Amino acid sequence: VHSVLEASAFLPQQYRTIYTSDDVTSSALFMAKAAKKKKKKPSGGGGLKGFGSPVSKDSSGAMSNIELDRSVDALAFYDFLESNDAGDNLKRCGLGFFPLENGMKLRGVVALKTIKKGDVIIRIPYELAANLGQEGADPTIPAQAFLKDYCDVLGDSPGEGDMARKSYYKMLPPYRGDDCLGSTDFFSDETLEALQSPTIVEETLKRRDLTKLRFERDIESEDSPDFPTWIDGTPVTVDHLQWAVWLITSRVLTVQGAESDNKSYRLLIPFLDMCNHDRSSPHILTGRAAPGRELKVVAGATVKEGEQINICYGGGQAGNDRFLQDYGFLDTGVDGKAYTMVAQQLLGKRRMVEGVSAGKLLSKADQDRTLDSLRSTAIEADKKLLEDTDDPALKTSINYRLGVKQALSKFIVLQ
Ligand SMILES: C[S@@+](CC[C@H](N)C(=O)[O-])C[C@H]1O[C@@H](n2cnc3c(N)ncnc32)[C@H](O)[C@@H]1O
Repeated sequence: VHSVLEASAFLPQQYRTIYTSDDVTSSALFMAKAAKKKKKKPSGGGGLKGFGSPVSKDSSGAMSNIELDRSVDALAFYDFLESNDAGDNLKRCGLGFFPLENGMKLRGVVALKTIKKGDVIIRIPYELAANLGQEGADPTIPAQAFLKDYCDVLGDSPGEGDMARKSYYKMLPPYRGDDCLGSTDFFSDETLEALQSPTIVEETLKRRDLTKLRFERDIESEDSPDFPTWIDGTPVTVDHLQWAVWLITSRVLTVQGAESDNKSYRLLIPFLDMCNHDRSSPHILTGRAAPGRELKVVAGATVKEGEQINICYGGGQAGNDRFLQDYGFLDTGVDGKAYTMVAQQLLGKRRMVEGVSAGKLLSKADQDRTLDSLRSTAIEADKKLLEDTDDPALKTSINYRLGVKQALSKFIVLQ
C-alpha cells in the first residue's frame, strides 16, 4: 500500500513506518527559523554533555529556543550510546526540547552541526535495537514482549532482561505520562464519541479488548507465572499493557531482516525512535534487522545546525485517522494532507491503510454512517465548541472532526 524508497530496507507497515522521497523540502516543524546570518561558534561549556548554557549561539536566534536534554537520564543514555559503538551520533545530533504551538515542549532530535545531503545523520547498530519479533497486525504481541523486558530491566529484582538497555528504557515516555493521552486508546467514552467517527471508535474498542485478552492470557494467567511485577513491585495491570501497546504503535519500526531472510521484524531503535514526524521531511530511513548491520537516517537535504531531525511516519501514507489512533497527535502539515486523506477514504476514493478494512476501500455502509455522524454538527458550531473546551483530549477530538469536515468540503457539500 505504501510507497517506499527502493534503497530502504525498512518496510512500510502497520506500525510507525517510513518514508517516501516525494517531498524534498527541508522544513523542521517546530524549529525556530534558522537565521541567515553566519553564526559564531558556541561559547565555552556547550556540547551535549557540557554544563554551559545549552546551545545558545548568538543574537541571530538560531537554536535559542532549543534546550538540549542534559537530564541525568539523558546523560546516562548518551553514555549508553557511546559505550555501544554509537557515540559518533552525538557529534552530529542530540536530544532537545522543541516548542509546540500549544506552549508545550516536545522532545526530539536536534542537529548540532551542519550535515550535508547524503551524509548519515543517525546510525544505530542493530545490536542496540530491541527486536520484538516478527511483523504482524496485532500490536499486543510485541507490547507484551516489551513490557516483560521493561519490567525485568527497570524492576527491583531484575530477571532475564538486558540490563544494558536500562538507560534507554528510562528515556521512554513513562506510564501515565502526558504523551500517550492524545491517543484514542486513552480517550473517555465522551471524547471518543466526539470524534464523530464510528469506525475509529469501533477499532479503538477492539484494540482495548485485544489488550485485555492478551493481558488475561499471557500476563495474568497461571500459565505465565514468570511474568515480572511492575517496576515498583506491584502487579502488572492491563493499563500497563495498554501503555506498552501505545509505545509499540507510536515508536516501533518494521525493518526487513538480512537479504537471505525473508522476514521483517519490529524494532525499538534507541535514539532513532526519538525523531518526530514531519510529512515534508526529506530524510531517508534505511538499514536491516540483522547482526552487524545498522539502522540509519540519511540526510535527504542539507541539515543546518539547530534544525530538528524529523522523519515522515507511516510512509507518507497515513492520514489523521492513523495519527490519532497510533501516535496520539494530529498532523496538520503540508496543507492538511493528512485530513484530505481521511476525506478521500470517506468518499471511497482512497484505500484504508490499516484496521479491519486495510488495503480496501471503506465499505459504503461505513462511509455513510461516518458522514451522517459528521453531519450532526456544523463546522461553525465545532469551532465555537473548540473555543469553549479546555480538556486537551476533547480538543483533539473536535479538531479531528473539524479538520475532516473542512477537507470533505473540498469535495462535497457536507451539510
Ligand atoms: C517515535 S516518538 C518520537 C519521539 C518522542 N517525541 C519522544 O520524546 O520520545 C513518537 C511520538 O512523538 C510525538 N510526536 C512525534 N511527532 C510529533 C508531531 N509532529 N507533533 C506532536 N507530537 C509528535 C507523539 O507523542 C508520538 O507518539
